[in-house]
Amino acid sequence: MSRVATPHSVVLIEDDTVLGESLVQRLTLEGIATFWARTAHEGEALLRRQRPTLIVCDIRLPDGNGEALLTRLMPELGGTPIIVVTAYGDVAQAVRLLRAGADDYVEKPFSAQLLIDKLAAYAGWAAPAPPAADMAGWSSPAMRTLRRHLLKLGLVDTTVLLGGESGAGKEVAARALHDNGSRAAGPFVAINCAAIPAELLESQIFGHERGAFTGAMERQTGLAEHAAGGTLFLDEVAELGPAPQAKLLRLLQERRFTRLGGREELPLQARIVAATNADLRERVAEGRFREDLFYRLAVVELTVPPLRERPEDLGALAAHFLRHFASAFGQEEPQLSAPSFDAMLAHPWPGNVRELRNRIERAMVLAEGTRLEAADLFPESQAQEAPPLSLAEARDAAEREHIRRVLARAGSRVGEAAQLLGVSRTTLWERMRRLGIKG
Ligand SMILES: Nc1ncnc2c1ncn2[C@@H]1O[C@H](COP(=O)(O)OP(=O)(O)OP(=O)(O)O)[C@@H](O)[C@H]1O
Repeated sequence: MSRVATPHSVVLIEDDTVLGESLVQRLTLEGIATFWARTAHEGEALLRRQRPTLIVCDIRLPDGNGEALLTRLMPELGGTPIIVVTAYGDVAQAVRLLRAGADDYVEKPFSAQLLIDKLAAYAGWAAPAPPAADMAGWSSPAMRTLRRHLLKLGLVDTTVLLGGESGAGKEVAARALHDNGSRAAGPFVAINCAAIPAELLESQIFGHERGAFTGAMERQTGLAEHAAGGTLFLDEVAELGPAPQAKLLRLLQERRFTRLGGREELPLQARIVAATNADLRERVAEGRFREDLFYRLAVVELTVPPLRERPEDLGALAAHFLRHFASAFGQEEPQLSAPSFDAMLAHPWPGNVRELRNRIERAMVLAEGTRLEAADLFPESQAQEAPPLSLAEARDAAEREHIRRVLARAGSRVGEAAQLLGVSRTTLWERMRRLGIKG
């Protein structure tokens, strides 16, 4: 049986420039694609983008420790072999990492040949697994910050409330929190509080005993029990009626619950994450949502920003969905024409990432060629007749839209908006003048 040679790649996380450069040079000469990150932060970004054949990671890095980075990322790395680089004589640390899941270690100094030999040994392993989470495009500053917060929160059990418009990716964020946290090995159980009739909701969450109500023929465990050791995600939590709100409050306060019709008190062993696209404070003010429950849920409140506020993510998200549907439909991955990307930049995306996903899916089903045109993505806007925006016009449109939103968020205070945008006040005034935005 003939073996087909597969191209190999290495992610090297190493801050020593001399060592890094010589390894990259030698590995590249061997035909091994080598991606070099000089800090833990860069390394994490690389590993979130690709799965190499082998990961080589130094333990001491300028912005943190490779051990913490690897331990956190290991659940997502799908068994990709990891070699850790330790200082000469620091075998204790190497042993700790081997126990935690690393596959091998090398002590500094080591030769490139040693690494090449090890790579050859590991290359026979199973094909690297794709990234676990079905997510993409978290590269904008806002989403990078969100990711950082989620990673930190993954290590504790604090209740988290995720806000943001419909389709922005709140459930995706909740999954990222779960998948990257200490409960990743446990279940992620999601329930959409708006989709289940009120009379069934309580029994769905808390379970019921036999005979608890007409039709309850058997005891049934609820989702709070199913999520033990993992995360219970309550989506659209604003839609809960008064009775389930009271029960949920008790669950959060006492971390105990009883099945419907039951007496036995059961401990809550799941972490609670809730999401809403409604303004919960407004609901509290209107008397439609319990204030005490709101504060219990919103111990940490995070917002998933709408897609129109993060145009930087559009390219990666679109590429992700093109790849996804090409594979699902068994067809070649189409290209996006330049005008279609311009049109995407100019579109306000009221349905957020879900709308982008739907538009790409529909366009891929209906488009004629292997290239998606603006008219395929936005058939309703007769885009084919409009002259395409130039790149500069598209950038201006996106910038204008973004500045307007940030200004609105800052209550029209230019100084505050400038700070949020990371530019000086003068630069913002100048940009506003050029783009015709009134202060
Ligand atoms: N970063 C992402 N990568 C890939 N798919 C994404 C991403 N963000 C969102 N999606 C997809 O967009 C759709 C909407 O995402 P999600 O369900 O997380 O949004 P939501 O904010 O929870 O929406 P709703 O408020 O309507 O429940 C889903 O199909 C999801 O898979």
